[in-house]
Amino acid sequence: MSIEAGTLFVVAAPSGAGKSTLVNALLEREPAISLSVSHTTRPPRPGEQYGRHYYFVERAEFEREIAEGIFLEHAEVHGNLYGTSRDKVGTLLAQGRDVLLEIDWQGTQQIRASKPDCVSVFILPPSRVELERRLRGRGSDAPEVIERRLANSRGEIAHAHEFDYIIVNDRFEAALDELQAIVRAVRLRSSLQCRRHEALIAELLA
Ligand SMILES: Nc1ncnc2c1ncn2[C@@H]1O[C@H](COP(=O)(O)OP(=O)(O)OP(=O)(O)O)[C@@H](O)[C@H]1O
Ligand SMILES: Nc1nc2c(ncn2[C@@H]2O[C@H](COP(=O)(O)O)[C@@H](O)[C@H]2O)c(=O)[nH]1
Repeated sequence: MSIEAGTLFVVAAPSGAGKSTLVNALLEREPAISLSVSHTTRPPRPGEQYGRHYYFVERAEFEREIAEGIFLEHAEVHGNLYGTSRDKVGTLLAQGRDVLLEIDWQGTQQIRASKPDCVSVFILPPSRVELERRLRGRGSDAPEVIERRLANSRGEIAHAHEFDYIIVNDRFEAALDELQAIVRAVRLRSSLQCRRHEALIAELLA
């Protein structure tokens, strides 16, 4: 590991809880964080761009990439395959950049196994009624896709306690403040910061 290694943040949530909206707002406040762009076999939604929202690939290509070992983690979620490129994340962390992954609980378990220093956050909706309202209100998915995601949400929420932090995304600005507070607190105890403090303490004690 590089001496200047950055922090790996992982954010997960049931579909529709507001994870992407929160993460995008966080990146505006904290532009030094790099968002990892995942690979997926899900078809693009209207307006989604290759390389910006996802690397959209066919299932056969994704399976070839799994066999080649290019993924740091990968999982099947709501009937589609999703994965995080090992090289891109590794290079950014080694350069001292903080990296954020927006992935599901299965991927988070894999990341935790290989990178135990990662900081994981689970976003909860304030209620099931509100989760459904957000999923339908987003207008991005077919009714049967929404039904499937709502049904899967129970199994996803059952893993919330495995995460370092849980945020309830009820009032958006309050949830965003909490997410930013986590990032800032983690940075204050980063290895780089600790070395600076050690140097100052040594100087003050000399
Ligand atoms: N606190 C909030 N209050 C009301 N609406 C919200 C709030 N947070 C997000 N939303 C809205 O809820 C919808 C779903 O949000 P978003 O797309 O960010 O969910 P997601 O968790 O990333 O879902 P997916 O996993 O499917 O990508 C969006 O229309 C978003 O504007
Ligand atoms: N394990 C992974 N899960 C991922 C990754 N990228 C996204 N996701 C999760 O999939 C669902 C659905 O996303 P959507 O864009 O189709 O709405 C959501 O929970 C994402 O967090 C990944 O690389 N690995």
